[in-house]
Amino acid sequence: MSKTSMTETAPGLWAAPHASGPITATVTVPGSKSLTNRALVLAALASGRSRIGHPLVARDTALMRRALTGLGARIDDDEHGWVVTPGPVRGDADVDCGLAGTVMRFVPPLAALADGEVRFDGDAHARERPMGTVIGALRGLGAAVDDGGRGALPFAVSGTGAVPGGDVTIDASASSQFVSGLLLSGARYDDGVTVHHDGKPVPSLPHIDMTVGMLRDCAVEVDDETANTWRVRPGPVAALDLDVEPDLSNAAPFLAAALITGGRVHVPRWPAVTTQPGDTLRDLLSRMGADCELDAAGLTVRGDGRVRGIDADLHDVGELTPVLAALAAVADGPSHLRGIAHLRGHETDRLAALTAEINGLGGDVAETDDGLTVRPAPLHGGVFHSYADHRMAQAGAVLGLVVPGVEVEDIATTSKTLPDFPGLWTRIVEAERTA
Ligand SMILES: O=C(O)C1=C[C@@H](OP(=O)(O)O)[C@@H](O)[C@H](O)C1
Ligand SMILES: C=C(OP(=O)(O)O)C(=O)O
Repeated sequence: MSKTSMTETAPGLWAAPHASGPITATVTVPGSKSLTNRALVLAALASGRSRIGHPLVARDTALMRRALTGLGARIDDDEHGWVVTPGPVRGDADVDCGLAGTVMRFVPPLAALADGEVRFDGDAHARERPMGTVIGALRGLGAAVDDGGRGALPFAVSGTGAVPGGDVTIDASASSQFVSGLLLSGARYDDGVTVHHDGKPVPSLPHIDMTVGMLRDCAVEVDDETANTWRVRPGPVAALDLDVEPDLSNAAPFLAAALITGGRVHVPRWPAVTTQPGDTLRDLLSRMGADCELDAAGLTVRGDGRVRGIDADLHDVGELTPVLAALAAVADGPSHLRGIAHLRGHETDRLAALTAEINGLGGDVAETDDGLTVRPAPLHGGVFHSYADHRMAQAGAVLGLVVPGVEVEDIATTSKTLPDFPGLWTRIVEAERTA
């Protein structure tokens, strides 16, 4: 029996496949979560019918789809993806945010346009994610929000069919999604929206650039000339016709597999120009010892089995941290991952979770004020907990390639942004065995 289909593993534990040699694979990475969910929101607000090709079909986008359908949009499947027919934003709806930051931060500003109450809730972990800034901002822009004083899920937004909009000052240091959410719906507010950030630097700024770029593609006028200020003029949102790029951040574990096993992984359709922060992987993995080659067919990453330690500011690309920390744990020198204090408010407190889980396998990770110091140490097998976090589960899978006996708890949590990650992962490791 192959290791990947072991039955002796305890319930809820997944025996991470161990690579006995270099992994060589071509991996078709599904569509970007961030692009898909922005496209859905814009399409629901647009003045005509939109087409979204190659969308991500995973939990976060299913939740977005259901939320927008409940609020009045119609979303049909076609041969290549989805066709979205917008409708007036409808109230008296319930939105399940699951654990999706994009749903909990992007949909409330849209729901403020509804003609009635929209109630939001989500997973247990979702209730711990920062939301007070969104709630405060919506109130500042003229919408009524009842959060029972919690500043977190669950809460209800009560719309009257219109939002005055205007200027609002927020502290977006905990999440760029606070800004993106307001900008995405702002053109439909009476006075548009001007968001000023006042606080420590905003993380994941490339994700705000992605929002601005997509708004402009929908003919919305956005002024982002002044640092920490974004102005969206009121006006119609033009329909989109978009082919979603592969999710470059979700390519991380597969590319890491090439580096860590001294193999070669090719990801087709890697865009030559993109707003996705995951493109930074080419630089980051190169600095960790990979050879990265981008051509018209896609990205090919090769490793020689040796992983170098890295000193990197990941403030702009925090979502890459779990997989990079896993690589750092088996590197040939120490790593410093900085600028990522905001990861404490992601799906889980990722700094604490990575420290606990890598150290649980014998690693030497220490939390700093704004990141992690990872020193290489001999690792042994054991249970790697996921904390309902898809990228924690991916990090455990990466370590399992080179550390025998790693069992990832709740591998199914990867379905948040990647359908059938275990199947895809097992196939690339099995292919290595039969090669
Ligand atoms: O807007 C987006 O699509 C995202 C923004 C980032 O959030 P934070 O700014 O909260 O890090 C990123 O980590 C998340 O995975 C997706
Ligand atoms: C932070 C993440 O997700 P979310 O969109 O739920 O914030 C992530 O995917 O790493």
